[in-house]
Amino acid sequence: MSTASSAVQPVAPTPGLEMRGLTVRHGNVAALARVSATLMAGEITCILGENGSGKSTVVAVLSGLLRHDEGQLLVDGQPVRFRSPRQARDVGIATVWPDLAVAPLLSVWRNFFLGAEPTRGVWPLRRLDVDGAREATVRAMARVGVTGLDPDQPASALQAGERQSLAVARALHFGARALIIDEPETPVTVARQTLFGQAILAARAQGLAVVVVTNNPRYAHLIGDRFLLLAHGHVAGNLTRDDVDADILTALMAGGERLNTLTDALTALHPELGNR
Ligand SMILES: Nc1ncnc2c1ncn2[C@@H]1O[C@H](COP(=O)(O)OP(=O)(O)OP(=O)(O)O)[C@@H](O)[C@H]1O
Repeated sequence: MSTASSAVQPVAPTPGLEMRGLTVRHGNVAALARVSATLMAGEITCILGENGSGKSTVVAVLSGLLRHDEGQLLVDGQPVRFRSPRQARDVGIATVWPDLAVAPLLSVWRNFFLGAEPTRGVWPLRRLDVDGAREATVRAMARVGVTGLDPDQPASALQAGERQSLAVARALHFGARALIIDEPETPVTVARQTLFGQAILAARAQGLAVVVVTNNPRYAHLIGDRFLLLAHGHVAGNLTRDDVDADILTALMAGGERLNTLTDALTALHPELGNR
């Protein structure tokens, strides 16, 4: 029998997704201008910035809704340029939108498997494995912290936080490598944020590259490992948890407008700064 130590070695984070000089234009407006950042597997990267700073554009590119004009997006080192959300999903990028829709009249397990239901037996006797689907749903939801769930209840009975947890549980079950979360701008209840936070931490623990777009620096500091600050489509800061405490992060966010004005004034005087 092997005597090798069974101690679990810490796994060094690997780059899950990488943006290299990513630029997206809408006519003359550069929604993103040469944005470079690595979104590590097994880490939570929070993207923060004022309204109009480019956060949604990053989400749109990563989730295949929008194609970048210049630069590269790399998934596990391979350049990709998605033509559709399906292509992003096919390489394992799952997105959780703030206004996440579920089919309210269908059961929770039906919503979990929607279009990908497990079957048993062989054709022509193949049929839906309802028990297996129910069990898998309950197991997957427990993995993200939702316990005591009745998989037969209609999805409309789920709380808002549980719906988002369902989306994260699905992503984990179907083998996503990256999870992109666009947080609602409107304040949510602590209970809802706690539930969703649990799901996000479960995804990190499973080694996914997790990206959270939020406008709440305190929440970001609570859950995040890295903080990508955007201002006017540029990277205004790329910090780790060791670099900043929650107060500094909040001050940086609050100073975002001032930073924007300063950036504009300085780049007007010194255009070469715009290339940084
Ligand atoms: N379809 C579009 N056509 C023209 N300009 C656009 C379009 N979408 C976004 N923009 C511009 O691109 C810039 C970045 O927008 P984006 O929505 O990514 O910012 P954001 O940080 O997500 O803002 P918010 O927090 O308000 O959602 C803004 O100046 C915005 O006005």
